[in-house]
Amino acid sequence: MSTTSLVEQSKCSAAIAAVDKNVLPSVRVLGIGSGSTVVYAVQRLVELRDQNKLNPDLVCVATSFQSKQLISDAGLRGADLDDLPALDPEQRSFASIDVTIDGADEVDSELNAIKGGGAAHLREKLVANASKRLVLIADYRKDSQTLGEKWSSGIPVEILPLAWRTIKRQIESLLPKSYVSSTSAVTASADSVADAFEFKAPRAELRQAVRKAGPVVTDNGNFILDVAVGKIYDPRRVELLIKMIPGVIEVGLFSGIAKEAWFGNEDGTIACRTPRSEMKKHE
Ligand SMILES: O=C[C@H](O)[C@H](O)[C@H](O)COP(=O)(O)O
Repeated sequence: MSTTSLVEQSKCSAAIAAVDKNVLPSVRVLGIGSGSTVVYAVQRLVELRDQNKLNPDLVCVATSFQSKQLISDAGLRGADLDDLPALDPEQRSFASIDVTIDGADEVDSELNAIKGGGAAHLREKLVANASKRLVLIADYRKDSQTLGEKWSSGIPVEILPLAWRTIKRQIESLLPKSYVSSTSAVTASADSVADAFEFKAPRAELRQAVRKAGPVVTDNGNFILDVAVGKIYDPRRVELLIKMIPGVIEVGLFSGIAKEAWFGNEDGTIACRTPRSEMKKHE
């Protein structure tokens, strides 16, 4: 089998397994992620719907323009996040979505993830945050111990276009000493900032569009900086450090959110991981 079809096969088997395990008839509100792996998840939903195995009242919440198109092309019913009531208001929970199935660019051993390779991470994070369960699906190339080991394009960061050069400079000045002395609001010590990621100096590149002159413009009208920091030893701290910079809208680091990740392995098996479990193999 060629590498491309092996990768596609592994995306497909991870997506099918995750949908079968998580989208039970009790699920009434489902978040649909973005990217190429999610396409297989939606195909599986269509098969289950045609076999009457889905909740007849199921509604799907999109995370991007692409995801909205997938939902409507599949004939599934769409809903806007902000129109949904909380599922358990008596529990003081604000979650309005039962489960969200989404792809990832890289997932570490604790299920922290890099997302936004397709520039969709802002809405993906809104939907994931409003979900009782976030389930990630990915091929074997995305499975790593430490973020940054495999995904070398950097952390996608959605930013306000009018200040992109200033934000780029500030991200690139996340050198331990200069950061601490110039940003009084951040109390992290020089050592703790240095320990959060590998590089001494991050590099931020404005993402350029393909087949359109100029930068990528997101579904929300913003730009993307891809921030290379090397290995990410403390995803939560890196997420907060970047998010605190004025003009940063959302960081493509999902730390401590996902409840389960499914990977299609190179040998055709499927593996499921939860934050505190060893990988389980499924034939
Ligand atoms: O912005 C895009 C999303 O975060 C995707 O879920 C992520 O890039 C993974 O995409 P794919 O399934 O195409 O590898």
